[in-house]
Amino acid sequence: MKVTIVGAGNVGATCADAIAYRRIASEIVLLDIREGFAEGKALDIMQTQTTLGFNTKMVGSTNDYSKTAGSDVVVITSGIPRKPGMTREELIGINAGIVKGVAENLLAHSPNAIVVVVSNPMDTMTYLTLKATGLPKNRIIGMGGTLDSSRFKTYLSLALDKPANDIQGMVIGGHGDTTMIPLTRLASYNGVPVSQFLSEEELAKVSADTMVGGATLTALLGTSAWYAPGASVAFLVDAILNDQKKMIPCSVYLEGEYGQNDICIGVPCIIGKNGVEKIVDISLNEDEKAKFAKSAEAVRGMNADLKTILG
Ligand SMILES: NC(=O)C1=CN([C@@H]2O[C@H](COP(=O)(O)OP(=O)(O)OC[C@H]3O[C@@H](n4cnc5c(N)ncnc54)[C@H](O)[C@@H]3O)[C@@H](O)[C@H]2O)C=CC1
Ligand SMILES: O=C([O-])CC(=O)C(=O)O
Repeated sequence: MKVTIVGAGNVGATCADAIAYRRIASEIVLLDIREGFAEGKALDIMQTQTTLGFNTKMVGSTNDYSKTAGSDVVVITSGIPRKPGMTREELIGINAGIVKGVAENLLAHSPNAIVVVVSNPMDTMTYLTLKATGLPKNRIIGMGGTLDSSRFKTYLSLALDKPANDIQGMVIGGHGDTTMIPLTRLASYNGVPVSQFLSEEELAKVSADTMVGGATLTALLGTSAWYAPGASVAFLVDAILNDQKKMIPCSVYLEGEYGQNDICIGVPCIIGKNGVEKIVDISLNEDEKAKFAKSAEAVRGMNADLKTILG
């Protein structure tokens, strides 16, 4: 199975490394516009093969899309990341043009690929990719909920002082500092609701920390995160290529689900070899419904800006 990752920067190279090391794909192409950069990253990862014990074929490419031909999954990480004090939404002006061009080039060479969109603002970039390529909605997946949920579970594990892998939980809604919705009501510690162990105040803090999880890392690092984002992309690509039918919150095109239409936003999905195999329409309580509607309104506002930016 062949995976192409466009953007060999922090997130692109980290997810290439994770996909290679975990033997999720047999071939990985890294593509970037920076001369020689993707080739360098591919060569560096290739040189971990004998010490880490994998045989994935690694290819680097400076903007030559012919090398990406026949990919089963393509991942778009190209574009600028935010700096401390910025929101993801502020990246739209530069990233929209980059993502549109990249998506069109990718599909010209891999017409059957499933597309994973990572570049921010991710929900709007996912919507743009869907509209620009005209691909069926099951083949366009925005990655944000995997990462936000892993941060949610991490903060819950810290609050509970229990192993993160004993925690279940999901974040839905937009992938933004104010739009994501950690579902604290449904989170559990080995099946026991976390509300049995944590106070309302503690849960509110976990929720708030999760929502600004990306901003916290950006302030600490000077640019946005890459280890957890890269691992989250690898997790999603694994679910697709190995037809795992995992339930993963992803930004996908809604046609009536959760009361929304003509928008890409995070909801629980069954992910397998066809991409989005099913959208799971779980029943939300009134508070969660109101938060989801507000989140969708914000994402829809960003989508409207695309017309001005791209003409
Ligand atoms: N959805 C999510 O959960 C996450 C999204 N992100 C987003 O992912 C994007 C990438 O972040 P980083 O890897 O940290 O940035 P980075 O700056 O390290 O890497 C971006 C790469 O894209 C390349 N690039 C720019 N235009 C291109 C084009 N037209 N074709 C090919 N390559 C191109 C650049 O040369 C650069 O190497 C950002 O927009 C960031 O906000 C980052 C983390 C998580
Ligand atoms: O925070 C950012 O800008 C990058 C991102 O989406 C994340 O790490 O969640």
